[in-house]
Amino acid sequence: MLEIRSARKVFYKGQADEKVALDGLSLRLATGEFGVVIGSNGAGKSSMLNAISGALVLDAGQVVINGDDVTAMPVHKRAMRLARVFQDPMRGTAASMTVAENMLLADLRSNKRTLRRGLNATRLASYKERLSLLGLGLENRLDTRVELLSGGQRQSLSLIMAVGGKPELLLLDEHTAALDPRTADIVMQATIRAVEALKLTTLMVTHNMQHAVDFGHKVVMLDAGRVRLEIDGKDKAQTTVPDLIGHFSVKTDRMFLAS
Ligand SMILES: Nc1ncnc2c1ncn2[C@@H]1O[C@H](COP(=O)(O)OP(=O)(O)OP(=O)(O)O)[C@@H](O)[C@H]1O
Repeated sequence: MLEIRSARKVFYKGQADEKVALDGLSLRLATGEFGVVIGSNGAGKSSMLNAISGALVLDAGQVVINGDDVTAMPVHKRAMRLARVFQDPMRGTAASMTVAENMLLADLRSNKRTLRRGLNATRLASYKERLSLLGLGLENRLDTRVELLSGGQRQSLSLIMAVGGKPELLLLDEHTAALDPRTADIVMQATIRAVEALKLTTLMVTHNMQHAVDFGHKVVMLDAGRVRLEIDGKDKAQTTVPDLIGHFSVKTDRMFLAS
């Protein structure tokens, strides 16, 4: 469960270029729920994810994960509880190492430091099983160097590595934005398979309105640092891409210059 309570963050406070990034933002995600966050450039999506991960210190408000107030918890401690996949497929994996070696790295990075290092048969079997969740055949390419994988396979590997430690919360930070449309769809399908199999509580930021319509239990639209709209249940099932686009506020050239 994730709760963001009245989060506020102002950059350059009191200066001419003051920017209110989060303006009393509140959001709740139940355990196992998949929320999709949309919003225009500058709406506060990255600031919100950074506040959840601890990379951004809030001026006011709280972040609560499974009942624990983590607002004052440093990034490295929070990292034990949550996983984040970024936009860049190159960021989450080591190119010159094999798929299996990358999985091992992720294993050792999470909470299994006391276990014996090395790729033993038990580990390899478990990696095969986890990779098969993606439905991309990566379980048969354990010895392939990651630099030989496609961007989509690599991003999907990042995802499965990130969720290996059974995080309480998965943050997807525009994780399909750098991929071509077909690959982005493949990665989204792989994401859904992994999220459902592992029953992960997930918050995904995207600019892809089709993905916002097709995936997740609810859509949350941010605007000027707060939640402007939440659509879930039957309403979400009936929402179309034009509906979502219609909720974006029209920015004039003057507003663009000021933002
Ligand atoms: N480190 C920073 N220093 C100064 N201003 C910042 C900083 N980070 C964000 N902002 C400002 O806070 C506001 C929210 O930015 P944020 O990056 O959270 O929006 P976003 O919704 O993620 O946008 P995008 O879709 O373009 O990534 C913007 O006005 C931005 O310029």
